[in-house]
Amino acid sequence: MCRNASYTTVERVIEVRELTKSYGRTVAVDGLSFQVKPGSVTGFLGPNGAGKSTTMRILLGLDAASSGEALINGGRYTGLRRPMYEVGALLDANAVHSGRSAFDHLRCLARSNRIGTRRVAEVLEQVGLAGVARKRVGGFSLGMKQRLGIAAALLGDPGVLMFDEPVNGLDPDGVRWIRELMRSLAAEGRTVLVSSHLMSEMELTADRLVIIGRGRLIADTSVRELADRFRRGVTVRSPRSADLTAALAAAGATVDTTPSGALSVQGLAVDEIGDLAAARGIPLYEVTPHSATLEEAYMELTSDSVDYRAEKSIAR
Ligand SMILES: Nc1ncnc2c1ncn2[C@@H]1O[C@H](COP(=O)(O)OP(=O)(O)OP(=O)(O)O)[C@@H](O)[C@H]1O
Repeated sequence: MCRNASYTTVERVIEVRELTKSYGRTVAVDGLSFQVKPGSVTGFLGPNGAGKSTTMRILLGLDAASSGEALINGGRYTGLRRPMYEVGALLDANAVHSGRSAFDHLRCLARSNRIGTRRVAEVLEQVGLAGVARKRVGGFSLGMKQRLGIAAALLGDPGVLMFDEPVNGLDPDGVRWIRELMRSLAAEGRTVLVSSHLMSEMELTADRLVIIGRGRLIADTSVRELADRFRRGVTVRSPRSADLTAALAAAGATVDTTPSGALSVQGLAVDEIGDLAAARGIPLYEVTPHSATLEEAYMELTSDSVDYRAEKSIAR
C-alpha cells in the first residue's frame, strides 16, 4: 500500500506556532515555534523536562494548548478527517492492552479506523512481529512493544510520524533497527519527528534538529549547520609557516603557532586558507578543521536549561 504519490505540499508538515502550555505555575512550553518538513528525520532534542512530550501531546490532541497553535498538515489534530491516515505516533509503548495478541490489538485499531485486515499483516511483517502476531502482548519485551507501537503508527500509512523517545531502554539491535526505520520512512518522503534527550543518538539518526530548553526554542538547524557553527578553528602545517602566518593575518585570521610547529588558525575556513596559500605558491602539508563534537555543542546550547544537573551528578 503506498499513498505517498498523492500527497500535496501542504500535507506532511508539522507546524508549531507561538505554542504555550502551562500546568498551574509550571510553564512547560513557552512561545515555541518551529516547522518540520518531509523527507528528513528531525530530532526533537532537549534536556529532561524541556517540554518535548507536552508539545507532542498537544500536536496529537491529547492535551490543550494554553495559547498558540500546533498543526498537522495545516490543521489541528482534532479537525483531521481521518487522523490515522495523516499522522502516526508512538508516545508510550507500554500503553497497550496486555491480554490481547499483537494481531488483535492492531485489528481493533484498524477496524475502528476502517483499515483492512490485510494492512495489519503488512505492518506486522514490516516491524518484524509476524512470527509472534498471535502471542499475548503481556509477554512482550519492551523492544517488541516498541515495534508493536510503531506498527500501530504505520497502520494508516501516514505521511507524518512522531515518536517520543523511541529508543529508551532498547538493546543495541533494537536501537539500530529503529534508527534505520526512521531513516527509511523519511527517505520515502514522510515527515518524521523523533524526540530524544541524547544528542549521541540524534547525531546518528537525524538530519535536522529542533533543540528546546525550558519550553523555548534554542536552535532549529541542520546537523551540519550545527557542526559548522561550533567549528573551533583549523590546524595548518606548511614548510613556509612564517610566510603563511603573515598572509593569513593580513586576511584577518588569528594565527597561533602550536608547540609542534603547526599553525592554529581562527577566522578563516579551510577553502579560504587553501586558496590563499595557492595564490602565493605556499605549500600546505596539512589543513584540518576542528569542531566541537555535537555532544559538546548540545551541552553548551542547553547548559542554561538543565534544571537539576548538579543534583543528578551527585546522585550518580
Ligand atoms: N500533566 C502535567 N501536569 C503538571 N506538569 C506537567 C505535566 N506534564 C508535564 N509537566 C511538566 O512540564 C514540563 C515539561 O515536561 P515534558 O514531559 O513535556 O518534558 P520532556 O522534554 O518531554 O521531558 P522528558 O525528556 O523528561 O520526557 C516539566 O516540568 C513537567 O514536570
